[in-house]
Amino acid sequence: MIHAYTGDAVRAAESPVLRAGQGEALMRRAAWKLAIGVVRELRSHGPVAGSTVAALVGTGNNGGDALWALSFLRRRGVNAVAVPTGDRMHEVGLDALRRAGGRVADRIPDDAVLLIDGVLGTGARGGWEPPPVPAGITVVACDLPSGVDANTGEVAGGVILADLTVTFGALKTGLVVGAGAHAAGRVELVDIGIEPYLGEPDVSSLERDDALAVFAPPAWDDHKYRRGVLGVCAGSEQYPGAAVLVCSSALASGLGMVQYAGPQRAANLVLTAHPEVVAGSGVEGKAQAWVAGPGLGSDEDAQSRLAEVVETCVDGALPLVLDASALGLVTLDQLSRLRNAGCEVVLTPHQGELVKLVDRLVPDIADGFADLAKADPVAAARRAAEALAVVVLLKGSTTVSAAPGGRTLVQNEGGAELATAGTGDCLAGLVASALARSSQGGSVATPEKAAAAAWLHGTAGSKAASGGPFGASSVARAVRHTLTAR
Ligand SMILES: NC(=O)C1=CN([C@@H]2O[C@H](COP(=O)(O)OP(=O)(O)OC[C@H]3O[C@@H](n4cnc5c(N)ncnc54)[C@H](O)[C@@H]3O)[C@@H](O)[C@H]2O)[C@@H](O)CC1
Repeated sequence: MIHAYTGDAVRAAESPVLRAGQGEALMRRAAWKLAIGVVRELRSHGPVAGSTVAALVGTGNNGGDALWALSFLRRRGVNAVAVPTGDRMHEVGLDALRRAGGRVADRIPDDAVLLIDGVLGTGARGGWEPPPVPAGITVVACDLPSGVDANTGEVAGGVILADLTVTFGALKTGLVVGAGAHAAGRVELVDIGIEPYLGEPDVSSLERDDALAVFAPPAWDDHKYRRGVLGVCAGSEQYPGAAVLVCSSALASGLGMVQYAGPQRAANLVLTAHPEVVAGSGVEGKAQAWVAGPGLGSDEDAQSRLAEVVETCVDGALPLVLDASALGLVTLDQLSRLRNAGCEVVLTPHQGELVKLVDRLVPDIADGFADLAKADPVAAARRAAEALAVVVLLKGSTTVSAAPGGRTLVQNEGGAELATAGTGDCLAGLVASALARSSQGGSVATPEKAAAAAWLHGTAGSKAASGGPFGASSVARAVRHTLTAR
């Protein structure tokens, strides 16, 4: 499990060290680790001594780190050049650079092979426009890429895209969410001694082993009911394919049984693809969790199918995933009945669906919510989870799993190749599978189960993409290969 903290929290953790008069020592420690990262990058491309490294140097301590790092690099024979972006630079850092034999220039030298981005760090406020950066130059960001909001990952103006970000003391939330995560490139976290002062993380991310534990192989004495039985209420006469995709991904994730409830045409397609599915028009059966929504449509039939699943879950206190069409149909009354019955409920909207859902069900928080969802998906998912008192898995370039009370996980596996019709259906099947598998007394919390499904979906997507462009059926297939490569 990886943990990240807001920029504000990291600054707060720094203050006891600053109060103890250790500010310069902290900066030198950070800069030394930054210089080591730069040397490693230089070595991977060519010689260190004799190469030219420039740093864009801002007016604050981020610039101070960059100046100290240049001074250390100068001592390794690097031609170290500071390029100020404001009207002043960190004095002690500048003095260190000058004493080491580095220089100041008003532009990035033509022979620079690497650029340190030391303009803005956790003290950045609001949007910013970067100066031109030479094409093809390796960029190492100091603490975080300039232009990224350390608290949210929002890029409100321009940004300098980094190949590597060397970040100090703790991962910042802005490095693991959205545009910030994209801008950061590879992220290296270095210890500078403020860790004891960090409180609870802002967000966490599951790593491979955490996610695979949720989709663990069967125990030697498991039988099909103990491995999990999932009920699927998806697909319609108009959109039958969604039913196949949900069932495919759920089966590929290793359940004991998948039960399908839906119209004949969709059931026939499901059975043709997967004869092992138990298909019928009703919801009676042994399902231990349900997923409802993909390809359901919005007519009366869809409403009554959803209502039937909700009642089944309420009666049996079963977990329920609501996706796609179900997000436009579910009522506040249904959600509250599910909660009162003790059901685990996960909603899986993308940004547009979440905005509509909030507009429809919790108009009190709808004002400005669309802008919030765009700028700060973590805050938007949290607010919706709190207001609806269910887990919200907000899908996007970063997928956010937020629980009422604030527990939040973010997953960045997979890329834009997953933005293709039907992948959401696969994800819904995986989330529901995670709930069905562990409904037999597993100790993993609901937001972690949803995040594990997002990990599996994203990782399978990357695997599928390695063979070229693909449709959602390939994701379902790649789920199996992701799980076999344990
Ligand atoms: N938090 C920590 O534990 C440590 C922090 N250090 C460094 O200190 C940084 C934070 O330093 P600061 O607090 O000085 O903040 P920054 O250096 O991030 O930025 C502050 C400066 O940038 C200007 N500025 C802010 N927003 C701007 C915008 N949108 N456009 C143009 N200028 C803008 C401010 O006027 C101020 O001069 C961290 O990111 C890190 O690099 C390290 O030295 C070591 C330890």
